[in-house]
Amino acid sequence: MNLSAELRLKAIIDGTRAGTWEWNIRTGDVVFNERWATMLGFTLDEIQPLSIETWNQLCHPDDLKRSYELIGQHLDNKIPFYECLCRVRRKDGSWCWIKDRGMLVKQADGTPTEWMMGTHIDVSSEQESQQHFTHLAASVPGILFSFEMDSPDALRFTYVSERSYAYFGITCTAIEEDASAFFDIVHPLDSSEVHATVQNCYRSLSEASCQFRMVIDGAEQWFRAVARPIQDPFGKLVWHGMLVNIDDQKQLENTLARLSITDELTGLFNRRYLTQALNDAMELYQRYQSPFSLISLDVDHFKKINDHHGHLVGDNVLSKIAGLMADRLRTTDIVARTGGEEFLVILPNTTEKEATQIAETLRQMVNQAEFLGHDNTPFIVAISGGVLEMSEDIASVEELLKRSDQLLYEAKDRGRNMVLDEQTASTRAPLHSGSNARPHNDVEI
Ligand SMILES: Nc1nc2c(ncn2[C@@H]2O[C@H](COP(=O)(O)OP(=O)(O)OP(=O)(O)O)[C@@H](O)[C@H]2O)c(=O)[nH]1
Repeated sequence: MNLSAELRLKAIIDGTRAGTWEWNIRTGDVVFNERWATMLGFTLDEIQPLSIETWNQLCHPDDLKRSYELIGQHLDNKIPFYECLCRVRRKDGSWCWIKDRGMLVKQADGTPTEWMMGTHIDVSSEQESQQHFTHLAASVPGILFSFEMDSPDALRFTYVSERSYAYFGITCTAIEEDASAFFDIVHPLDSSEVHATVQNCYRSLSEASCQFRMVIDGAEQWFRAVARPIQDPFGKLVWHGMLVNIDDQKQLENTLARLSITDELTGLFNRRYLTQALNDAMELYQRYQSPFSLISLDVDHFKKINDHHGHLVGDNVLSKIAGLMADRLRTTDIVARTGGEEFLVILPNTTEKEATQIAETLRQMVNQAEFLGHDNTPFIVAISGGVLEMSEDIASVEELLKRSDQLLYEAKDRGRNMVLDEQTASTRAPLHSGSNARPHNDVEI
C-alpha cells in the first residue's frame, strides 16, 4: 500500500483516539488536535488562543507541578521519556484523568529541537475503577491480598492492601517484594499450620482458610485468612483472599472456654474439667501404665459454718481452702472444686503413700489456718480426705471416684478431721494420731 507517512500517522492517531500536543518549550506555543479539545468537552475554536497557559489553567495544580518536575528530568536526560498521570478540568467543570506522555523532538543527527510532542489519553474509567477498588480495600475490616505460587514453597504476593501497615507496621510494597516479610511474623507455634495450609492451597486448588497468631510489636494477635483460587485471563491461577483480625473473638472464645472449666467461687477447675482430666489420666494409665493418685477432700460440718456465720463467710472458707491447696500443690496437679464443699485432686506420677502425705499436709494446713467469722472472731476449720492410687483392679473413672468417696466417708465416720487411704482404712487406724488436730468445727462453733 502506498500511503503517505502523514496519512498513516493521522490514521493511527485517530484510531487510538489520542489527543496530541506539541509544545515549543522556548516560546510557549502549543498545538493541540481537535480530539484533544473534544476529550475535555470543548471545540478547538472555543479555547483559542492556544498557548501553554491553556494547559497550565486546565491541569490540576498538584499534577502540574509533578508534570514540570518530570519534564525537567527528561530535558536533563535523566529519563528517556516523559510520562505523568494528570487530573484535567473538563468544560463542564468535572475532572478527568489524562495519561500524559511525550518526549523532546530531536533532529535526525540527534540535535535537540525546541519542541516536545506527545499524547493525552483519557484513562478516567480505568482510574475510577482503580480508585473504587482502593477505597473499597481501605474500608473493608481486613487486609485484601492476592498471591501466586510457582511451587508450594514459592508464594508471591501480587497484591496486598494498604491496611497491612496499620495491622503489622509493614508496608504492602514490602510484602509484595518479599513474602517472608509477612511469614516471618507468623507466631512460631502456628507457622507449620500456615505453611501446611499454603501447601494445601497448591495441591487442592480449592478455597482454604486458616487461623493463626502473628507477633506484632512483641504481642500475639489472632488472624483468620481465607483465600480462593481464580484463573486469570492468561490461564494462571491466582489466589485472592482476605485476612481479618479475630483477636477479640479469640479472647472471648478463650474466656468462655476458661469459664466453662472453672469454678467461679474459688477459681479452681470445676467438675466438668476434672471428669475430663480423670478420663485422660485413666487412658494414659491403661495405655502406658502412667501412675496417678486421687485425693477427695470435704470440709467438715460446713453446714454449721454457713448456719453460724452466714453464706458469705462460708464462701470465704471455701476460697481460702482453695488458695491453700493451690499454694501447696504442683502446677502439674489438677485441683478442682467438684461440689459445694468437696474438692478433688489428681496427682500425676504420685504413689498412694506420697499422695496421702500431701493430703495430710493439706489437712493440717487448713486445720491450723485462721478463719474469720462475720464478727471477725477467729474459728477453726477441719477437712477430711480419702486417698487412692490408680491400680489395675479399678476398671473405670466411676469406680475410682466411688472408692475414693468411700474412703472419705469412712474418714467422716471415724470422727472427721482425718485422711484415710486404702492401707490405713484397712488397718482401721486413722492417719493422724489426733495430737496435732485442733478442735473440730462442731466443737468450736
Ligand atoms: N457458703 C457456701 N455454702 C455452700 C456452697 N455449696 C454448698 N454449700 C453448703 O454446704 C453445706 C454442706 O452440708 P453437708 O453436705 O451437710 O455437709 P457438712 O455440713 O460439711 O457435713 P459433713 O460433710 O458430714 O462434715 C450445705 O449447707 C450447702 O448449702 C457454696 O458455694 N458456698
